[in-house]
Amino acid sequence: MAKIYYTKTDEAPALATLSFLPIVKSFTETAHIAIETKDISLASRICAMFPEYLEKDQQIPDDLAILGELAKTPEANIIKLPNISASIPQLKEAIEELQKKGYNLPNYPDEPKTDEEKTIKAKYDKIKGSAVNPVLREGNSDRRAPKAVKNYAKKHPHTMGEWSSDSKTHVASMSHGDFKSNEKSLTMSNADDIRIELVGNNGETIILKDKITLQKEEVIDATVMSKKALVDFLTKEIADARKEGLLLSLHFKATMMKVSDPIIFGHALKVYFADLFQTYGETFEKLGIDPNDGLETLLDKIGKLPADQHKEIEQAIAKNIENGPDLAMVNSEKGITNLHVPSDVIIDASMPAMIRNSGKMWDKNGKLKDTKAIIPDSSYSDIYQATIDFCKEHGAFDPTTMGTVPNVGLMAQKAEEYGSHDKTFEIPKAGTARVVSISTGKTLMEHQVEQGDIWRMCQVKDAPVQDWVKLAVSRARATNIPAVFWLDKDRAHDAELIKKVNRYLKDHDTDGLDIRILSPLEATKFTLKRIKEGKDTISVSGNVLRDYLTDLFPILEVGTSAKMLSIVPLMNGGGLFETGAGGSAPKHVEQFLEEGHLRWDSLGEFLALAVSLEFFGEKNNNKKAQVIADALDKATEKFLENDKSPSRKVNELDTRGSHFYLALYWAEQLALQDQDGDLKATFSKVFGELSSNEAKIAQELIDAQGSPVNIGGYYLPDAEMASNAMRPSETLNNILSSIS
Ligand SMILES: NC(=O)C1=CN([C@@H]2O[C@H](COP(=O)(O)OP(=O)(O)OC[C@H]3O[C@@H](n4cnc5c(N)ncnc54)[C@H](OP(=O)(O)O)[C@@H]3O)[C@@H](O)[C@H]2O)C=CC1
Ligand SMILES: O=C(O)CCC(=O)C(=O)O
Ligand SMILES: [Mg+2]
Repeated sequence: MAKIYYTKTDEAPALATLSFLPIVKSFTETAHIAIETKDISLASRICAMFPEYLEKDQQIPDDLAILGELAKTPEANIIKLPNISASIPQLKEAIEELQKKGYNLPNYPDEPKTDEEKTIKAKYDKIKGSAVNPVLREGNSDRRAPKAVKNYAKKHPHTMGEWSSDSKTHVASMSHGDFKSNEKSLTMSNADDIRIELVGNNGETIILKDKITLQKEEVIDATVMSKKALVDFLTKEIADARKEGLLLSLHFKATMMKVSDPIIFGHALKVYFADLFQTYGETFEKLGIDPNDGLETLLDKIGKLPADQHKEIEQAIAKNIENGPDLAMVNSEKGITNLHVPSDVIIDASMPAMIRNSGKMWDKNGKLKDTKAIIPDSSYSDIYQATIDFCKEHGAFDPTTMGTVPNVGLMAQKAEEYGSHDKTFEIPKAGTARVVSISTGKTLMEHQVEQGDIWRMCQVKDAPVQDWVKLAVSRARATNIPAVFWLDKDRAHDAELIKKVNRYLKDHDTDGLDIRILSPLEATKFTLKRIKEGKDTISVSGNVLRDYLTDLFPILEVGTSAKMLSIVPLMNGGGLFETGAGGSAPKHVEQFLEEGHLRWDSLGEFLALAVSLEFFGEKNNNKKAQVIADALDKATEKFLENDKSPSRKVNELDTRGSHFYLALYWAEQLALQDQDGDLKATFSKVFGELSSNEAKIAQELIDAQGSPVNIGGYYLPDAEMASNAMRPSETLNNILSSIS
């Protein structure tokens, strides 16, 4: 039977689902739409990987693998909520919580010695970082702010920090030796198998990857970041931040770039704490401290030392921080710096948040301060510098007048950098890293490398590129707004893509459309100028810029990327509907546990559900599904008009209250419509009950706030406790369960 698959994930979105999904189910059952939940939370992904360590009743199926297969079929209809992309510290926390709950899972072996440990580590490494999205994203991405959302922002603009022309905030990137400057690229003229090897200067060859099967017309590229150039760059910039009195902030994507970026982060930590590592390097090594895991893990591990030594090192750390430039803070109250956890500052969200905040970040005293934003690789960093320059010249953007920038992103089949982690290596010794054709023995690309350099290869297949060009043209046609391919002819990889774009554009009717190819820097300038004039521009970008731009523009335009419509038309005909373009907002869980108020905005979920229902209706010829989808769209518009999004403050409407209002308006629209008599009859009654109890339900949902909440866990909350916490209105629950 056809179904809609709804994902259960982590943190704030998972909590929100506990309140929203019961509403969805009771509404959609009336139209014979089956909704099945698939659990892809971090805790469940861990358990699914280690059945042999678990009791029978703890073993669970690998729902992610099941969904991954489903995504390749025309029947797929998946609603995907944001999930945790776990850093090593998060992964370890989750394992520990599960172990405490009686799951006999193995520890994460930092330095595996036995074969068993190596297998365990390999399994955990598959769960680490961004491990869900690449499996499900069998299509390219179409993200945009719906008209109703844009209109809402115009009517109720979010706050925007003012910009001053003498702001000292800037982006610092490497000028040589980085991934951008060393990139080589080519398009395969035939299908072939290749291997990646390192020929040491001593003549010994190490096979880094024994075989990768490439398709005809696949674009591959290889590049390297020099450790020496990176360390020199970090040393210089950290000193400069101190000299200029700027905050030091680092912006990476340690989640999606799960091999390279933690290493880069580790170098930043070592350079910032150079004196500390100089003095205590050996002690740290003995304690098994990996700088790539961040300062928090380091602080934890030195706790194992005898008290006097522990104190001495803590003092040395404090002194080092005192002497260094001030660090940008993730949480000033709790003393959590930018260097604590590699996954705490994620560039797609952190740079736009900074730009929205007058180009400032928080210092240790909770004060906003100009910052040096370190983005080591220069491939994409100039888009942020250009945006900063624009704000310095023109002031902050105005949400009440600014245009919009939808994105069409190349993403399918692990495209480009975000699919590179199985081909990324920290080079063990000096030599030549090369990509070799197995059939001919010919070297396709090679780099001279030093020990510690980070070398990587990326791939993008031809079919996804063709699909991406098609999607771009169809969005340009549907909206009649200019579409810009953000590609740089002077970058090796982009030059290959430009050839393809020019070729595949000819397959479509582009008559009358404004389609251009501009370098990311030129595209930023072009787009920002238009945005300021209230004009819209489609960005058509590769995978990394898809990620960056779909936080940057939404955060400036509508305050958060949670309000985005985010569709992935799957290449084999199915649909993946992502709920917004942001993450799992751990800060929101913290607030919920402390004061019983959840401020997670589910708007992205409402939008995704409506398109999923519409898709379901079309695929299964289910007219009721279409009626329910139309009603949901209208309800969402009214929801926005009446401003029923969660407030940030306790004892005001929160996520749960916002869900109630959505249900109220949804029922109202179903009662008002005339296409389906059964639905009209059912929901006239439901609407009557919900509206006559509005004040009572709203009060019950406020009464549930104001004190700490216990949900029995973080990564694996107790199902009943969490559900009770998220469904505190008995009146609402009774009305929902009476719908049939
Ligand atoms: N698709 C996916 O699965 C994605 C997953 N992630 C993962 O999410 C985690 C957190 O990432 P992070 O970079 O902090 O990004 P988030 O998007 O989770 O959070 C950044 C900030 O954006 C605001 N925000 C985001 N979503 C909402 C929402 N629905 N309602 C209201 N405000 C919202 C919040 O700001 P405020 O403080 O103002 O409330 C939040 O603190 C990581 O594990 C990351 O890997 C990240 C991106 C996408
Ligand atoms: O998969 C992830 O870790 C994050 C995804 C993301 O940020 C995005 O797709 O915009
Ligand atoms: Mg993103």
